[in-house]
Amino acid sequence: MIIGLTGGIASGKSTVSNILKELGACIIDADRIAHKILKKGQPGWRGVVGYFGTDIIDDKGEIDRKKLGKLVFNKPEERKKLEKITHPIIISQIKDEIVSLKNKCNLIILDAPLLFEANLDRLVDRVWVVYVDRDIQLRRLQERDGLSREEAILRIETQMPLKEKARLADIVIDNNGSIKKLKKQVIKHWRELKMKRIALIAHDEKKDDIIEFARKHYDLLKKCKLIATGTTGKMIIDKVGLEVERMLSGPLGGDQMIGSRVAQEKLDGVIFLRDPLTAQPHEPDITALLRVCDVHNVPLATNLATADLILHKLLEE
Ligand SMILES: O=C(CO)COP(=O)(O)O
Repeated sequence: MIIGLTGGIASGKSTVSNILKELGACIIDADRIAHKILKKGQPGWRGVVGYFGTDIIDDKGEIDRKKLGKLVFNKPEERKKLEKITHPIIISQIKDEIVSLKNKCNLIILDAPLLFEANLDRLVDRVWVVYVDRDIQLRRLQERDGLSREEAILRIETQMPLKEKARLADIVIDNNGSIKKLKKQVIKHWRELKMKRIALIAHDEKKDDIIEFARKHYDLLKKCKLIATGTTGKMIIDKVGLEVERMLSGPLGGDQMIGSRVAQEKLDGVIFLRDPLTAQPHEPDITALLRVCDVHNVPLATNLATADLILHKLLEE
């Protein structure tokens, strides 16, 4: 899974990225790549010097970022031109890093200030936005970069509004409080991300079996994020005491709701104790759920023996 991590200027994205690094996350830093491609001899260097001219290079042949900054600051057309040259190169290098990291990391964080602006959100499965209220952002930016209020406002206003980014996020990390509060949220989201997400479903004739299964594997299931169709979920909560997110009951669309999670690749496994001897009114929904698991290569158990195997294998990883 790839998480896109973004925020606004001085919203605390780098702090979150560092916390994630300490937690052992594999991180791709888009800023580092953006700097690297502008080094002398790199493809970005050639494109940028080709367009903006040799006046922007210093005596060592490197691009003087301050000079380049002045040429594009407050000049939307020139900024667009710069982005048109650099973004495709940055995106292609990010894709290369994703490919090489995918072998060793289950979870990859793409740390990118311009995740939305550069359409990098297309490369990720989820988006985390580090959010602060505007007055706090302003104060922190002024303090951090020694800017006047007006200068800080100008910088903030060149970016996509942070509120808009938060609206598009799957997870919003609130950085209006202390660093301790920030760390607590990041650790919580990181732990949740590492939890296996499993759906539990059982037809009426199999309800006793699923309860028995949940009791037997209580300790393992407690480490997972569970979802279930309505009645199955209620029984697991009441009789076993596990935390379960309940969908609608199967005949009312619950199987389809779980199928939608599978299609969005938000589930690691489906345990569906089907009753093969009784006709169900919502047979098309059941078939659709089984099919979508195959489409997305999601482990699916339809009997107790396979359920045991899948659960142990998933938690072994
Ligand atoms: O019908 C089901 C699956 O097809 C299960 O639904 P309930 O858990 O609501 O009984």
